[in-house]
Amino acid sequence: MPLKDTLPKNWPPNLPYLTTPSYSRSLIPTNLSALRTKPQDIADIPPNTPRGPCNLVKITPIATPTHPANGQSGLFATKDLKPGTFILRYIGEVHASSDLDPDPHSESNYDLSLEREHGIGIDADKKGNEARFINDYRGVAERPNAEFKEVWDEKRKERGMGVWVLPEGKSGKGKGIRKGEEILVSYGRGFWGARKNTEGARDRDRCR
Ligand SMILES: C[S@@+](CC[C@H](N)C(=O)[O-])C[C@H]1O[C@@H](n2cnc3c(N)ncnc32)[C@H](O)[C@@H]1O
Repeated sequence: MPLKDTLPKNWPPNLPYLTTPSYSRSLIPTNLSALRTKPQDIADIPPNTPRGPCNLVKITPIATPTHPANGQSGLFATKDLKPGTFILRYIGEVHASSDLDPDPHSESNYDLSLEREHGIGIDADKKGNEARFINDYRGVAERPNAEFKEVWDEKRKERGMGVWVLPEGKSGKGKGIRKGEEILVSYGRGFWGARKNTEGARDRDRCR
């Protein structure tokens, strides 16, 4: 784990900060080979991208009562960012789908799908980097200003997930991100649908 002064500001004290992904033991050789094979048409991480804290963003506690994640944190831009800019990688534990019951990642609010065919995901619940603090745009802004899009790490020869400023022309809306603005993606309806179902089931259980 990096020394304290190489951690991003506001990083939670007891959460391991990762500069490269950690690989779960659940990954079998076919998963590893899928992770180490570059798919066509995915962008490389820009070669000058530093490992460790990203100077384009800052983790910021949210203390705005009208913000739906009030009391939690969000990720904010420290500079103006042009449409299509690579911001940082989403780093966490890379894992395969699990036969365990319960699935150790099914309840995580930080688990992102990386590769569907083998069920590979990246879970930043228990360790990760600044990207784990990116909130969903719903209830915060009219639309997202960033997106998760796969990237290839040429140095490590591995697939990963990147956070990119929405490009110009994507839904005609990519205008870039201004300094001080919150970085917001769309988690997708599936994320919120799954939580609605879980909460609904919990409410039903409570009523029994
Ligand atoms: C990946 S985390 C985002 C970072 C989180 N705010 C934190 O401080 O750790 C996802 C969680 O953030 C919260 N969240 C993110 N976007 C939200 C939104 N638009 N409305 C309500 N809650 C949101 C929810 O609790 C969600 O489960």
